[in-house]
Amino acid sequence: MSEPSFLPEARAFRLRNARVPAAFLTGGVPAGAPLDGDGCALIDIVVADGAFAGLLPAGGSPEALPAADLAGRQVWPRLVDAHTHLDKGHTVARTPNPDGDFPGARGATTADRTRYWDAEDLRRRMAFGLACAWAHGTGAIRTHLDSQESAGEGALRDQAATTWAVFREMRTAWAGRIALQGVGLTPIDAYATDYGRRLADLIADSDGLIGGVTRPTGGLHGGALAEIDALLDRLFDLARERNRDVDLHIDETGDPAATSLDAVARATLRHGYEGRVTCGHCCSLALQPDAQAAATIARVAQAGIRIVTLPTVNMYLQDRQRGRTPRWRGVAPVQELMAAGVPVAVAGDNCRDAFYAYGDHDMLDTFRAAVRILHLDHPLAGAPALAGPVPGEMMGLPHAGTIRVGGPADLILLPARSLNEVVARSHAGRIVVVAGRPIAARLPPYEALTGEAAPW
Ligand SMILES: Nc1ccnc(=O)[nH]1
Repeated sequence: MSEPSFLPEARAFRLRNARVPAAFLTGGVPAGAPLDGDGCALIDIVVADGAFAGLLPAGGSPEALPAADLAGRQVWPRLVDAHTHLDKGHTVARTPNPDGDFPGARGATTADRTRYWDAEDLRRRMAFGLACAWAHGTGAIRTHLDSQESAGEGALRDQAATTWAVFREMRTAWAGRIALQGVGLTPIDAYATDYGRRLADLIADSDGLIGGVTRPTGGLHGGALAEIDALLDRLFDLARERNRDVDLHIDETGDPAATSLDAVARATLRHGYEGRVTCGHCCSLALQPDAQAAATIARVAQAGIRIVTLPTVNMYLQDRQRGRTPRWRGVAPVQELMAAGVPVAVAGDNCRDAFYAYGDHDMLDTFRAAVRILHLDHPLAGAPALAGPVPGEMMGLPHAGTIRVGGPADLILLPARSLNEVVARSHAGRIVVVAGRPIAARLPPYEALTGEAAPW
């Protein structure tokens, strides 16, 4: 990630012969630009004052401007990670998940949160995660923030206040580098209580989104349909009163009886909240009978709900039993959702915590894994949309995850010519460009988490 000698220092310059997936060119592929078999256009990019000033077919940019010739290498926008948990990150060493499954993750997280999560601990781990994301070339992140009421003397209320205060501090500190959004995460039952109303106020005061985890309606976890409808009504009322969008954790289980996605779609329509709701996970949808899943997907499309799939974490947590090889990848039926016109984004979710032991806040890595896990290939042409323009639109950020005239010249320059070469390698040698300049940042060493000196 060193400064490339070939990027001109001028106020205005050209990147010649850049190969850009058409999925990122949301203002349209420049007329006359040749497209390869994977839907990538060969173009010249004009940058002026840190923004995209022109996109032209290769060879069409003004000769007078200084230029760097990318010789047909891939140029991507900075990517968008629309579902993360920065507050939990990098806790795996001190509080491991004993079984690697979902109940183990919840138990270990509660233990870790109760024991360690003061402002300083949150600040150190969140800053580390953001520094990783920055160096890898992520331009926008939405993070869920554990906000449930804690047991004991006001402790729960204090946790949410502490966490959201650190989040607001981080959002200010990183403004101009990474756009941050926060979502409250609590069992949705909380919104029926006095605590829930105070939490909704805290979220609104922090310019965040109302969120939570719906309980599966029946099956493993019990709970009646009428009850979830009433709880969702309460949640949507609180959101509407505060003019907040909604982002929920939905049906993250292999139990096909978990059908809260359909309940959320019905609630969205009931409350006129079309276009303002995002649902993450939706794993059980993949295991329901085809006709039932199709009916739910149709209602999700009608309600203008966006779906976020978290393939690395779902594959890790779902269908896990000690001594038995998993038979299911754990993911939502993404191809069927997209075929019905539902916007689907891919995101990283957890990073080195009880819900997922691995990860590095690298959206390019998440994208590459998503291609493999979800079969987003043959052809690859549509896949980049899930990591750029779709989550950017989901976050309400008009230019994030796109290369279009007027947007900030934020790019990832990849030592790869085709989409196959992008997906095949991990690309430690990428160059991240922000506002037209390469950033010098390197990945933070793990020693930064513990305050030790790095040997090199
Ligand atoms: N997959 C997840 C569910 C709930 N909380 C998390 O942090 N992650």
